[in-house]
Amino acid sequence: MTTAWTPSLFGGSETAEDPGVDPGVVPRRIVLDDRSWVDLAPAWITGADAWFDAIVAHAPWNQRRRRMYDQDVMEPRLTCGWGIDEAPEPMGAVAEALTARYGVRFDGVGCNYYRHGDDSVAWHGDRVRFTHAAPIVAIVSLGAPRRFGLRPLAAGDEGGAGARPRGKRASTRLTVAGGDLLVMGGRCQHDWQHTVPKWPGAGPRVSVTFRHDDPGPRP
Ligand SMILES: O=C(O)CCC(=O)C(=O)O
Ligand SMILES: [Fe+2]
Repeated sequence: MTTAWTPSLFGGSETAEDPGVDPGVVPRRIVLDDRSWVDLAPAWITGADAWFDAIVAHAPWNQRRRRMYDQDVMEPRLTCGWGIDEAPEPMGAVAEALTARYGVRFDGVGCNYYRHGDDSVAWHGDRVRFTHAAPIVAIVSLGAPRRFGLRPLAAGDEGGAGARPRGKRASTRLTVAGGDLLVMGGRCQHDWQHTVPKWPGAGPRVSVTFRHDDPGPRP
């Protein structure tokens, strides 16, 4: 957390273009299998471009590194995150709108900055699967469109790096654009994996991901 970015994105000079949620946009559910689903709400965020510009300019981006095959490699994207109470607006307001729909308190925000088409995130299930049987992961896209892939895992495997896909035919490829909301629910983090693949020529994109610690109602 840096002190350069106050909780108000625009330093108090809010205008009619302040980013927020369009309450008239209702997510459409894509049923992946009998336990997993994805909700999509195109243009759920109003003022998405202003939010994108502010977040790119002011968020405290980190370059994370990780060990892979005994080598120290840089993640092909920048990241940052907050607890919901420290997150700059409109993240608190967006989290509240998500809580109203999904019934869990979103208490953590993590952002990914894909600077160009060579940035990506590999196939994975989110770590929230270790603590939740049916976590809700909500992702707001800002900036340029990118592909978002989902693939089912072989029966008995769970989201981690060594998990085997259930077969190519069953995979789903979506496109997410600036202002869109994508929500993964049910067993998506356990039985499925997701990715944002490289896309040559793509413009910069930020994803704002909302996660919850609170297990919420039992499925
Ligand atoms: O950028 C995205 O849409 C996906 C990000 C993601 O999968 C993650 O942060 O775990
Ligand atoms: Fe993820």
